[in-house]
Amino acid sequence: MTASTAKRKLFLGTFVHSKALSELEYLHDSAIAVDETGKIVAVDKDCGDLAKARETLLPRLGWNEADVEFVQSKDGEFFFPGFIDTHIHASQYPNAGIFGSSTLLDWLNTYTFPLESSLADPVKARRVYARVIRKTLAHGTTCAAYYATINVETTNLLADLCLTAGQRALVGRVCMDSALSPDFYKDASPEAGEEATRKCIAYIKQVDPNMDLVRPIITPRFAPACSAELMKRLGKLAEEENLPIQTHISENKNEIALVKELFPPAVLARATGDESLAKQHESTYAGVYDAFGLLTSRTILAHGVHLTPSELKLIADRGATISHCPCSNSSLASGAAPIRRLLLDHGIPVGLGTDVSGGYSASILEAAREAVLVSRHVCFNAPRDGERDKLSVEEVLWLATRGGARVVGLEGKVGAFEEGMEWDAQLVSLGRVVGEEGDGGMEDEVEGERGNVDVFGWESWPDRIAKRHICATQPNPT
Ligand SMILES: Nc1nc2[nH]cnc2c(=O)[nH]1
Ligand SMILES: [Zn+2]
Repeated sequence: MTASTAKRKLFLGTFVHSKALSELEYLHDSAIAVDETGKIVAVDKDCGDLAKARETLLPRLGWNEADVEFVQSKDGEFFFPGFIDTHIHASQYPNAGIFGSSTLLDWLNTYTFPLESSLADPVKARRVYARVIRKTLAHGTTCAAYYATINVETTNLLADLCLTAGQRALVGRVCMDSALSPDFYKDASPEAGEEATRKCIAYIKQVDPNMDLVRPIITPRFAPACSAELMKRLGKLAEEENLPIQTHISENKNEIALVKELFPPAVLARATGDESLAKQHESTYAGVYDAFGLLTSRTILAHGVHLTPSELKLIADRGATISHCPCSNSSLASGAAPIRRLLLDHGIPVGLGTDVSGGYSASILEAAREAVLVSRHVCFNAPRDGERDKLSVEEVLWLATRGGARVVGLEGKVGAFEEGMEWDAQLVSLGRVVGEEGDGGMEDEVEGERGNVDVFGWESWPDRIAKRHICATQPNPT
């Protein structure tokens, strides 16, 4: 949808969004006006009679009724900010749910690298990427931080498909060149990895010059897959281009041991030319990224399950963020990340990620549910201050929207309904099954236009929201 053809819009009915970490705001009989550029220009709360809202709001805005499109939520429906998936491998979508009894390092070799390598085929890549975009939109994800593969052509195709579908996206060409990467799937050298990444950056800048919808993201896969030289080059490139960075950190205990072994202080000192920094970082996982300029306020670190206190301090000092991927952490038996501690004790920004296909579902709502459950396990395993580690429903919905917006660098732009923000929303329909997975029904309902995902079945969402909503709009539900 371009600004020149877009109409002004008045959304009417029920809106739900996060006001603060632990507080959802329910706006009934309300109106939100969106201008032709997609910006929210007025939020009229509890205006009572919606006909009256139309009559008073339009003159106040100086809008002519004939130029305005009206969209009203029906009984059992409400508008909710679009979900933000802060970590998803678009290229791994065909493997969702396939992990057997493996854990991270053997899972990568057995299932993941062969699949990603096969997406050098543009026909297959188009099929996979089109499906993952359609599915995530159907799940209400209006913004995603995607990993593609090492292939330049099909990474650019993913960016094209996001643009066409109207899904906001950060698109990363995966970089990996170390001896631990298989010969059939790796960058030939650090120079080649950097060069290929530059090609993807240039392409995305060409197709979306203002990076309004799609932007490149520097993507060193994770430290064990990258040489020191490649990470150093990518850190410099991210700084030079002022681009976001995504990688994995501290997901699995064997992986952490491997990082210690691969990057002892002497190696870090040689690579950075800074002996005291290398010593100071003691070869911690976060320290390795920091040494190569990859730990910044624009960095998204997936997982962070087993971070040490000194790493948490370093991450907080750098303003880097964490993508919490609870489905993946359970599926690959990685562990349970203490999210409330990261947020409240360390002030680290956190969002939710599906981590398809480490995670079996492309739904952020499912990730939100799993985040609630995993936080209970954090409590069982290390009880402290009673229930302090338990995430609430309100909190996980905040992580899915406002928290995610901060992680992907879009704070104040998307994630809530406030004047000045962009209208980036889903219309949730409770108790009405529009289509079942696999029959194409639900996917078919959601065609492309960002900020106006039509129907998304939240019928099985915990009763609290459903009941409150239905009680307020249907005083005598039958
Ligand atoms: N979950 C997950 N962890 C990783 N660490 C490095 N690569 C990956 C990946 O593809 N998925
Ligand atoms: Zn991942």
